[in-house]
Amino acid sequence: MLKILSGKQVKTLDAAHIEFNGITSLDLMEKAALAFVAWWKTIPLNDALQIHIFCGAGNNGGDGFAIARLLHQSGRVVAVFKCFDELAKMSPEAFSNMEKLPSEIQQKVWSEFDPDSDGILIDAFLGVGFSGRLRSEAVEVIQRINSFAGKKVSVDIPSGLPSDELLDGPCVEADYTATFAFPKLSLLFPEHSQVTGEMVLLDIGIGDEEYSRFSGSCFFLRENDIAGVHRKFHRFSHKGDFGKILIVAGSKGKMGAAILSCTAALRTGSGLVTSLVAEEERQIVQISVPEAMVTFSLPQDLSKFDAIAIGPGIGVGRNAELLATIFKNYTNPIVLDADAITILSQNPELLALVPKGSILTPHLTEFDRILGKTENHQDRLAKASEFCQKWNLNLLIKGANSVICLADGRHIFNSSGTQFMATGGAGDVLTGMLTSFLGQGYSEERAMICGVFQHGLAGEIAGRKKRRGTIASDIIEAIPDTFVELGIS
Ligand SMILES: NC(=O)C1=CN([C@@H]2O[C@H](COP(=O)(O)OP(=O)(O)OC[C@H]3O[C@@H](n4cnc5c(N)ncnc54)[C@H](O)[C@@H]3O)[C@@H](O)[C@H]2O)[C@@H](O)CC1
Ligand SMILES: Nc1ncnc2c1ncn2[C@@H]1O[C@H](COP(=O)(O)OP(=O)(O)O)[C@@H](O)[C@H]1O
Ligand SMILES: [K+]
Repeated sequence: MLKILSGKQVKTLDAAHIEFNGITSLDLMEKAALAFVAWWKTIPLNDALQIHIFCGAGNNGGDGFAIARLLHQSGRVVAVFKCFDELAKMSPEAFSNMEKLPSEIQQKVWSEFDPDSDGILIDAFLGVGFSGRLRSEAVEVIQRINSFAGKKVSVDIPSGLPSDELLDGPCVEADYTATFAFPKLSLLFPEHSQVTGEMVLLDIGIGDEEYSRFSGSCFFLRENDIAGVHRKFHRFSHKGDFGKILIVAGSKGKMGAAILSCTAALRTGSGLVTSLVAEEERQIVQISVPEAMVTFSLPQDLSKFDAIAIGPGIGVGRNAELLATIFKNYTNPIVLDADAITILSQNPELLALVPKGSILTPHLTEFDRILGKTENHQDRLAKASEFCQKWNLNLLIKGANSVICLADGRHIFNSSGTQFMATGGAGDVLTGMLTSFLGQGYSEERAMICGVFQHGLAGEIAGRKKRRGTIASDIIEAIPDTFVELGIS
């Protein structure tokens, strides 16, 4: 899995990669610029002929000069705006790439830029080398960039955004950020969505193994991480191998939650799914999900279930007792979602009873309910580590780039998903998927890795056709396609 390094570690990573591969830092910068231009050709902005590139004096600016040359070579009209006054301040690589600019490319000073121009702006002013508070001229450069009405694309990171910290000052407000090698931590914070725009990760040939010598507890989960984590089943596998699970979900007026979780679990591969619901609500489950069995009281022997989920749509009324009974009679990890999380926050004495290794899946409001009010993602992640270690539990903080927080302190950021999943019931689907993988014999970590990634991928597949019209049932429909896309039988 790709490790997320700090901004300060980038120089050492680059230097080690350069030495190991016998290349120069200019070669690496060229790879970065080539990756950027290859991606550029795939986006809608590609048609724009007039491109304004703001270049700083460091290597981020160096990328900008190289990108200018490559875009010019592919027929675009490019103008470069220099954001520094002295050549002496330039990094050798930036200087070298500036020298390579063909004479047809106009070179101007940033203050000559007319924000009413047509076209697209590329922000290669400041990258991960930015630190401290912005100097006053840098603030003016950023203001000028932001006064441009057209689309803005940031190279590596929006200029002014610190790589690992919260934004605390002016920053380029990008429509796209194309980041190199690994996503900088701050690009994954929801409070920065206004400045990062769409994020894309560009490969510049640094292998995952090259990160292993760096310390760090944050990781980025990508498609190629998934296949190796899955269990293999064989032609004699029977439904018992695929797990028997119990889903405690739904209540009067919220039976959809039970239906969505159970169907998602079946579509994820569960062998046998039992749904615990009130007797008067049985028909809707039996008609909507005939493959699921229904029970009306908590079975005496819970150990016959390979996994249990509790929470979606159960209501917070009288269920604290039910939670306590399950916790006392079941030793395997449980998936706790939605109302179960709220009940835990109202009855904190129950926390000590939750089976070790259980998975709590709060969205941001539920997170604050159970862990206390948080101001931002940095604060949230720190609190999550403390909570998971203290109780030996796992948290899945849901949202864009959902974060798997493990009891050993690791944080794994998901890369799949789309805003089209911001629709009622999408979380119930995830609960069903996580429980299904646990029931199929996956460890909590593996169940979360496969569950969260494939849930996001299913959302992407559904969203490709249905865009903002995507509903939770469409995500369920797409779960089998995720096995096909990932080559998993
Ligand atoms: N060979 C390499 O090292 C590679 C570097 N890459 C690029 O290089 C970037 C990092 O380059 P650098 O380390 O040179 O750093 P940057 O170019 O990100 O930043 C250094 C520049 O920022 C200015 N700066 C720093 N703090 C400031 C402040 N508070 N106010 C105003 N200006 C400030 C410095 O004066 C300097 O001009 C990455 O973000 C990436 O874009 C990529 O080309 C990949 C390869
Ligand atoms: N903008 C987004 N990008 C990616 N995933 C998203 C986005 N919005 C929501 N999701 C995903 O959809 C699910 C929503 O869950 P939740 O908030 O519990 O919804 P509900 O309670 O309606 O089921 C989560 O898994 C979340 O990660
Ligand atoms: K930048």
